[in-house]
Amino acid sequence: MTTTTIPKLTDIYKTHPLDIPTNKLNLDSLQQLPDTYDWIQPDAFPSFRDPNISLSDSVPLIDLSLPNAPHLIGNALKTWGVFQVINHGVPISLLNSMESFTNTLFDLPSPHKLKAARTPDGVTGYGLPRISTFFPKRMWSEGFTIVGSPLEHFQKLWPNEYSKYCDITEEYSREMKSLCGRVIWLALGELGITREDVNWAEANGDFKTSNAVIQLNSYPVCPDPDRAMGLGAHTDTSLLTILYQNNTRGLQVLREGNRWVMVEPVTGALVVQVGDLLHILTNGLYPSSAHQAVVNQNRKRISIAYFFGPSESAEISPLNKLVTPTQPLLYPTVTWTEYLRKKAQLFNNTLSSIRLSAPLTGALDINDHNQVKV
Ligand SMILES: C=C1C[C@]23C[C@@]1(O)CC[C@H]2[C@@]12CCC[C@@](C)(C(=O)O1)[C@H]2[C@@H]3C(=O)O
Ligand SMILES: O=C(O)CCC(=O)C(=O)O
Ligand SMILES: [Fe+2]
Repeated sequence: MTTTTIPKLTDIYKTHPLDIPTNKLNLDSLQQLPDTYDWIQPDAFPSFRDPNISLSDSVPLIDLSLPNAPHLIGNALKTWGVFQVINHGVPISLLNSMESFTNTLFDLPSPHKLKAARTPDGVTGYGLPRISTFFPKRMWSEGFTIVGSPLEHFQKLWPNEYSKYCDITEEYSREMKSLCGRVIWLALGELGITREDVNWAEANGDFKTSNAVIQLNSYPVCPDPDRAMGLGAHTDTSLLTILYQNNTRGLQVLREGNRWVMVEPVTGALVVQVGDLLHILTNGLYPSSAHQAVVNQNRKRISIAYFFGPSESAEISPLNKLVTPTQPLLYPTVTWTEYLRKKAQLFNNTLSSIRLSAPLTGALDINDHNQVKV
């Protein structure tokens, strides 16, 4: 009998190490923008320096406690792939604790943060954004990635106080997981999908064996924000991403492939974004939205992304009910780890590289606009 080993989420980059060293990552001390940070926007995306950044459009803001919230979610995901949510049930005090702990982490002196540096072939720990290798210039940000328990890294950062930070992270993960489950079922329900249609979501649809990654992002004050980029344009690989941003603007989403729309911070709101796996699962009906994060001269910005995905063994393919004569099968079956590995090579071209046929309906496949010209 042959046994196939399913790769773990934490092993995905063993074959694709990140070859940019983290040890020079100290943006706080820079008074002038070094040439290595003078951002070149990929041809496939509109300029981020454009003063005409769309002011007329705004990302939908949905009150989850309203009876028509499911309908609003369905519409927002079809047309934008992203929305902001309020009355989501996650305690505001927990969001505040998570924000303050994230600030505490990034405020540590650089050599101290490097004690928990991510290894070149690893996923967790402190370092540059993984996508750095796909851009010719560096991004004005630093990050910390958590998969499962952060205990080992937190013990290195805070030998005496690690347990309180582990507790906050654990509670945050629990709340985010439950919100993701709630939003996914509402979103799928709007497409006529029931729990029985999604066999890998477990018998009662509670995603017991799901996986998640928490990404803490910090964008220090930048001496020349019109020339620098915090996090380059990308889509997330998750099913769903829930993002908390502090009260500082920076997140922009790509609208109709031709303009950036700022996601204005709203106190207590969370940003919900479709990831590539939900795009595949819904056969392109809910598009994963390209986004980027810009920086500013006066305020330090932080964001906390919770990437929600299936278990390592779950096979994700377009749901049968969403494959019709007018919307033929667009994608093959993938697992999250297979897809992440592909993305580590092909980045923004991953989704189009696996696509089986062109979409026939008017459904917006935003990744057509996202393709990086190579
Ligand atoms: C599971 C993951 C999603 C992510 C890559 C990663 O392996 C761990 C970090 C995630 C992150 C955070 C910053 C932006 C992003 C594109 C990146 O470079 O690392 C995402 C990745 C993703 O969604 O593909
Ligand atoms: O900082 C932000 O607003 C965006 C972060 C993000 O896109 C990510 O972590 O994937
Ligand atoms: Fe993202």
